[in-house]
Amino acid sequence: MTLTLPAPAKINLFLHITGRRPDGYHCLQTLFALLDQADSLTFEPSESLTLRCDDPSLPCDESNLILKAAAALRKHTGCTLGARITLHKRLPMGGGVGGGSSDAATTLLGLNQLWALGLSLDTLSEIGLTLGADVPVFVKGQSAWAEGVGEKITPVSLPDAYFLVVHPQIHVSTARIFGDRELTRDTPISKLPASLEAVLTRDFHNDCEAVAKRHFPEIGKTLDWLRQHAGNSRMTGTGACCFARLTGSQQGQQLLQQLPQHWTGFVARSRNTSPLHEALARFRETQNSGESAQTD
Ligand SMILES: C[C@@](CO)(OP(=O)(O)O)[C@H](O)COP(=O)(O)OP(=O)(O)OC[C@H]1O[C@@H](n2ccc(N)nc2=O)[C@H](O)[C@@H]1O
Ligand SMILES: Nc1ncnc2c1ncn2[C@@H]1O[C@H](COP(=O)(O)OP(=O)(O)O)[C@@H](O)[C@H]1O
Repeated sequence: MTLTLPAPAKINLFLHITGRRPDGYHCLQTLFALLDQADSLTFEPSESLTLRCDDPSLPCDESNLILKAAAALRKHTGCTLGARITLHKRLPMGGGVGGGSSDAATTLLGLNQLWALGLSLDTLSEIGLTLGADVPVFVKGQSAWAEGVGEKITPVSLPDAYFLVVHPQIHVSTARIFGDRELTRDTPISKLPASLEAVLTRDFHNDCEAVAKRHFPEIGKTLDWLRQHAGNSRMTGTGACCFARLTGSQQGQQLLQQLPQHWTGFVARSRNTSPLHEALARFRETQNSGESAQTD
């Protein structure tokens, strides 16, 4: 059995920091939009647990979130099965689009299927939270309003929208931004915004933007470029990627042509349900119809 599953990107449509917990972690309010742009992971049965990746800059050792997720799953269940995992890396790393966290979530769901563990999404989400604050939203698989450190998740239904996501080729460490003394940590608690249009107004913002721009002036240039060319712009997560809402995919393709050469970008559509969950449902349907064909 070979299982190929996507690990989609997210953008934080806004990100407010409302406080700090005694353990140093920050309390957030954020709106996660899942996107149709994704890494791809393949899982095959094997005696040992191995990872290969087509991007040589990403270590495939125990520091990789995919192997961390597999190890956490083995520890939780006592399972000793192996898997040959192959990662096709497409999402920018350290870019605020959650690629590493999404890879971890896809590994939890993929191995839960491959190893027939039968764990619920709630349990996989709890295991995921030990790997990173962003993992639960990818495990749950819905665009969502999130609070706490990102683990209090309420699914939302966002209107169909296209975004241009630009990566100014900078790698931002989440810990570095959260560790900055000048970070605003007292944004008042907000209610869930009424519409996507409201989210992109000044009432909602990304508290990490000012600090990220100071550490990396290129992020400020990216935000300015998007504002000039698309009329709106915001940073996702702790950066470095910035995005703009588009009128449609065609506008995005035109803007990609004009993008300064040292930046990369992609056009993506927001998805209320994760492409991971859709792919897994299709896989299970195929398995079930194969089994019923065998018993007929
Ligand atoms: C800020 C967000 C918003 O989506 O995005 P990214 O830019 O990283 O994608 C996330 O909550 C990030 O989640 P994640 O990337 O999983 O972070 P983690 O690995 O859990 O934490 C990395 C480090 O950031 C700090 N951290 C993280 C999350 C949080 N709510 N408060 C924190 O103070 C901690 O210092 C932690 O050691
Ligand atoms: N499978 C993985 N994919 C991407 N990054 C990973 C992975 N495993 C570990 N990492 C580490 O996690 C860091 C942050 O990853 P990523 O999720 O891409 O960024 P962000 O949290 O900014 O969205 C990377 O720079 C890398 O050092």
